[in-house]
Amino acid sequence: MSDPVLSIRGLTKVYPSGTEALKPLDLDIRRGEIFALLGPNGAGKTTMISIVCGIVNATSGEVLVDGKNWQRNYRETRKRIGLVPQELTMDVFEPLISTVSFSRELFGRRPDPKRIEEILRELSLWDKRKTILKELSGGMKRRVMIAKALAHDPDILFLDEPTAGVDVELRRDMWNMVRRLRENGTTIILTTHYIEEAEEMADRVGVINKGELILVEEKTELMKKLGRKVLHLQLAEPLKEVPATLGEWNLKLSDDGGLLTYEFDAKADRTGVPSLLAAMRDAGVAFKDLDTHQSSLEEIFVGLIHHKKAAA
Ligand SMILES: Nc1ncnc2c1ncn2[C@@H]1O[C@H](COP(=O)(O)OP(=O)(O)OP(=O)(O)O)[C@@H](O)[C@H]1O
Repeated sequence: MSDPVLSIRGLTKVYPSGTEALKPLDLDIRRGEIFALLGPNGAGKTTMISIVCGIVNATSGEVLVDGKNWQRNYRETRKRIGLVPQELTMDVFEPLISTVSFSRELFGRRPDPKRIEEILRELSLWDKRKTILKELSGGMKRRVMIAKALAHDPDILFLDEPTAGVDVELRRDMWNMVRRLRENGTTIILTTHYIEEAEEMADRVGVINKGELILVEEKTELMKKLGRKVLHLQLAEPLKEVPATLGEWNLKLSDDGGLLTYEFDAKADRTGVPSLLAAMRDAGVAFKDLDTHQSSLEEIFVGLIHHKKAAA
C-alpha cells in the first residue's frame, strides 16, 4: 500500500490483570478511507483505538502517523486524531458550546467561533448551545461527543461504536455525517457490532477476534470471495430423500421434504445451477418456485469467527 496515513506495527497489550488484549497486531490505514473494525465483545477493538489515541499505553509495538512515530511527535500527531469514545465523558454542568470550544483549544488549535458554529449547526446542536450538558437527552449527548471530537478538525477520526443504542434518525444522521467527512478527505476508522453498518459504510473491513486481526479485506472483495449464494427450490411434490442422481450437488432436503437447498460459490463462473435443473428434470423432480440469496457480511462474519473457534 502506498503511503498509509496510519500504520500500526507489532502492537501488543497485556493489561496488569494478565489479559492479553492484543497479540502482535499490524495494520495500515489508507488515506481517506472508511475502515470498519468488526469483532465480538472483548476482541480488543477499544484497546487498539485507546492506544492509537494515547489513552492507554501499548505493551510493545509502535504507531506511525504519516510515517512518523506517534509518541515521539506527540503534539503534532495528536491534534490530527479525533476520537468519539464509546462511553460518554463530559463535564455535565458546562454549557454545550463551552465544552466543544474547549476541546478545540485543548489540541492547540486557535479559537474559531465560526468553525464551532458550523459543527454545531451540522449536528443540529446550535439551538441547544447554551444548554448545560446534564439537561440534554442521551442522543444529544452523543452528538456532543461527536462535536467535541470534530472541534479541532482532525484528519483521522476514530468512532468507537458510534451508533450503539441510538435511534434510527440519529444513526442515519451519523452515517451522512461520516460520508460528508470522508468527502472532505477525513480518514475514518469505526468499530461496530452492527454488520449492516460496515456493509453500508466501509471501504475495507477488518475482523478482530481475541486480540488478533484475522482478516483485512476490501468490503466488496470480501463479500465476493466469501459470499456464498444459496438457491432454494420449492418442490411441487415433497420428496422422501434426494435422488441419487443429484448426489454431486450436495443438496439439503428440508424435514418436510418440500424444499431443496443448494449452496454454491457466487464467484465461480460455472455455478452448476443449469446442470442441476437439467438433472432434476431428468429425475422427474419438479419445482414450483425458486429464489437465490447472497450471504450478507453478517453471515460471513459469523462463519469466520466460528471457523476460528473450531480451529482453536
Ligand atoms: N482496563 C482493563 N483492564 C484489564 N482488562 C481489560 C481492560 N480493558 C479491557 N480489558 C480486557 O481486554 C480485552 C479486550 O477488551 P476491549 O474492550 O478492547 O474489547 P472490545 O473489542 O472493544 O469489546 P467490546 O465490543 O465489548 O467493546 C477483554 O478481555 C477485556 O476484558
